[in-house]
Amino acid sequence: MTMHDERRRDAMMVRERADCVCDAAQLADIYDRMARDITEALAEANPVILCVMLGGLVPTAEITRRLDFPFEFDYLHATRYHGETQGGELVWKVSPGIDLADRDVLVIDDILDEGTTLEAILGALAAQGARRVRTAILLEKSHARRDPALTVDFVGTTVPDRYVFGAGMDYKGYFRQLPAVYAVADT
Ligand SMILES: O=P(O)(O)OC[C@H]1O[C@H](OP(=O)(O)OP(=O)(O)O)[C@H](O)[C@@H]1O
Ligand SMILES: Nc1nc2[nH]cnc2c(=O)[nH]1
Repeated sequence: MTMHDERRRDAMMVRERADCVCDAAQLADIYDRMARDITEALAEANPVILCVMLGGLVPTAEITRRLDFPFEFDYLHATRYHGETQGGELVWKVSPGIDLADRDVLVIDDILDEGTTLEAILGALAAQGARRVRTAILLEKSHARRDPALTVDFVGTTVPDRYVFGAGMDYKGYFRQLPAVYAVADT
């Protein structure tokens, strides 16, 4: 069996034992509410919406298809989990291509965990001259390991302090496509 086969087999076993912590119907309600709140705040602001790849892809698609106002769209790619379940050093792969000087910006990502990724993104966007940066994060992980000063403008819901996957989030690269969110079972 190759290393890839083993990773796939491990992922399938983890999925079988995982607990659903947010089902597809709950996610749809969450996306509706986030889109309403974002519309209220940004419909007249001509914003740039930035998807944080990769995990932000699904929440960004779900939220933006519910937004019926003009905005420009771009992405950035910053990652620190590298297909594993423990965070490491943040690596910037792609910076936003649109000039952000004096723009209202909305960053959409899947999960706020230790906050390292979001802090770095906010620092980078400020350095690019964005006028105001708001943040929309589907899931906020419930624990005390991040700086309490780091707040999010639009939060979907909170999840327990367990590794989660689905709705854009991966388990070792797998299962981003699942329409619900699952937490890895204790070993
Ligand atoms: O709050 P933190 O502890 O920094 O973790 C949150 C980040 O971790 C995940 O990204 P990851 O590095 O796994 O890359 P991915 O989006 O490609 O899965 C997620 O998409 C967030 O961007
Ligand atoms: N997929 C996934 N990525 C994360 N990045 C930080 N925490 C998590 C998590 O629980 N799941």
